[in-house]
Amino acid sequence: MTRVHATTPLARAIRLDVDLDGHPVLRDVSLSVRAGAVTVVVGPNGAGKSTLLETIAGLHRPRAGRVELAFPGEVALVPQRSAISTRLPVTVGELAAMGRWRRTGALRRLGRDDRAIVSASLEAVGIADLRRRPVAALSGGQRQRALLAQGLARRARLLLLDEPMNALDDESRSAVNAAIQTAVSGGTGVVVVTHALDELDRFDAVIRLP
Ligand SMILES: Nc1ncnc2c1ncn2[C@@H]1O[C@H](COP(=O)(O)OP(=O)(O)OP(=O)(O)O)[C@@H](O)[C@H]1O
Repeated sequence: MTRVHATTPLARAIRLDVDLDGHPVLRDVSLSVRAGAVTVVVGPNGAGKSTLLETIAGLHRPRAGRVELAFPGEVALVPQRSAISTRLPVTVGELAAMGRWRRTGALRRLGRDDRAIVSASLEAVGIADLRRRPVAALSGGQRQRALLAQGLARRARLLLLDEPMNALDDESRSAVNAAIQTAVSGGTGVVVVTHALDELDRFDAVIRLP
């Protein structure tokens, strides 16, 4: 891994205007996240928080402004659990293992290192005991953590988390905070969307969407 200086922005969103289906969603929004730092995005329902994460991840093309990534391709977007089907026909372990696909290539056979990373990711969010369970048989909070495990398994330099603690119990919330802290300690830059700043043990910057 190339070393990244702690002050290097891993990602910058610069004066973004984003429309979805012709409707203005983001106007003049800027954000930056450094390696080893947490930037939080807050704002009311419909303010465009998910759209901002998706735009940083390259899913929407801004009509104005731009996104600059220090390491394009090193982005893990963890959507809200409502973004995936509750009937997804895979186990928790398989969902997390998908986080390694970019490294394992088309055959998708996990080597020992990949398997260790997947196990560590499941353990980090406290669902290692659920790895053989179908995703369809998870509670909402378990499903949210399974998605986070997949994102952690990617070991990307930039982690984009959409309401990762939504409706989690205290213990799960602590596990997610600890997982974020571990990633940050390793130099990952994290952008977190939340409705409640007090859910987060630490953050370095806050972006408020109107
Ligand atoms: N495909 C789409 N076409 C048109 N409008 C959309 C589309 N997707 C989202 N929107 C609208 O864009 C706005 C922003 O949505 P977004 O999901 O980014 O908000 P959010 O801040 O994440 O909301 P929440 O807190 O409810 O998760 C909303 O008004 C939504 O209705």
